[in-house]
Amino acid sequence: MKIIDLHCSSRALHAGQVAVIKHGSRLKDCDLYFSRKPCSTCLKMIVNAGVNRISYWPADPEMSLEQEVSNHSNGDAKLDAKAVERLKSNSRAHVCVLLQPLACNIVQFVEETSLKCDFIQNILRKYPDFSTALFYDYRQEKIKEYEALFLISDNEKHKEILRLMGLENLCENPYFINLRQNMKELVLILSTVASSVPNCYDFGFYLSDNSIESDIPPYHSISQDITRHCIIQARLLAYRSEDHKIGVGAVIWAERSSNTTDCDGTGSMYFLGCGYNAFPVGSEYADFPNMDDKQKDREIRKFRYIIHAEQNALTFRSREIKPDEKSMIFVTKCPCDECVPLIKGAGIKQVYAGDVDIGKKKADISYLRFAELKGVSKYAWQQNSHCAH
Ligand SMILES: O=c1ccn([C@H]2C[C@H](O)[C@@H](COP(=O)(O)OP(=O)(O)OP(=O)(O)O)O2)c(=O)[nH]1
Repeated sequence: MKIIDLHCSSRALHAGQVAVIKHGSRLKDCDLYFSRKPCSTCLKMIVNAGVNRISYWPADPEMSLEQEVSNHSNGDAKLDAKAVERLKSNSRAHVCVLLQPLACNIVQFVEETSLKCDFIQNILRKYPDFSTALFYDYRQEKIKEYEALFLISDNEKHKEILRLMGLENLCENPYFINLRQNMKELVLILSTVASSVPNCYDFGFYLSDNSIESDIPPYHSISQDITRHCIIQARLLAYRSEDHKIGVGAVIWAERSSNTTDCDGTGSMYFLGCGYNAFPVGSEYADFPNMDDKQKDREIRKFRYIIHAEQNALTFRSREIKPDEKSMIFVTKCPCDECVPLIKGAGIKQVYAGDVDIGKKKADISYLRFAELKGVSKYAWQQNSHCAH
């Protein structure tokens, strides 16, 4: 599977329409993921383009339907819900699917690994009193924020909306309970991952000591909010890793030169590619060793086989890296000595990364070159020096 793009709605267009404008009939056989059930305007074009599957979060149209249910109105949202069902039922079976259940124990795994990730570890190094309790407090705020955005609080209202959407089979138990449980767990996962790059103690992505922003064309750093957003994307991707010990995610974005406008809601930023650490494409379970450097025999260690997150992101990128544009890679871990020359050679202008491993030399992998890397601006997760005390 290759992720070819990420879009969001703009003032004038829905995300589905942006996808059609950008990719046209190349959408044929693609899988599309939506943060809401697409409306009929989008769905008719997407189905017509021949997509393989549309997966969606069953909420946003329900939120607009929620208002209509409360007002007992018979408005456009209801009409649209019916049209969507009709488009769906006249298309190939399973073209539209609800979010799928999560893997067993994933919530606990995400919680544990989020606490261990570079970003939380860096805060802990600086503030040993930043305890697990503070992480959970922060997460609680995120849960509230995301629940308000993504969930319908009242069970009965949710059922009524599902019926209006033609999904009455989901109103009966155990389906209804399962659906709500899945939605809640996904919100929990999203909140947990977002809390692993928290907006607190003035921590953010700031230029590393020897990196000079102005030694490279007029490229400035992007806002802390957008950086955090992209790093969260990379952290989510890391959960697809095939390395049992550590998942690493990398996402590459670029910024169009200032005078060009675009229809995508991502504004001047556009997606170039993404990846995570995994064995070569097509490998089967146990084709390659998965041992780390604690194993004595170097021959049976994973390091010579695993393709790093940055390497996959560069290999499977969907667009060229333009030398005159600001291209940025967001990585959940410090780029290692194998990846540093690749990032520079590919013409990436900025790196946003964790740096817990910086300067380390491990048995089979080392992290010495990142500190020496010149001509690329490096932004590491640290406390804003103006606020440090
Ligand atoms: O720039 C990088 C560096 C590493 N990795 C991946 C490759 C491999 O799957 C894992 C290696 O991580 P690490 O160096 O932390 O080794 P470990 O054996 O997993 O952990 P440790 O030696 O810290 O116990 O991270 C990347 O994707 N990109």
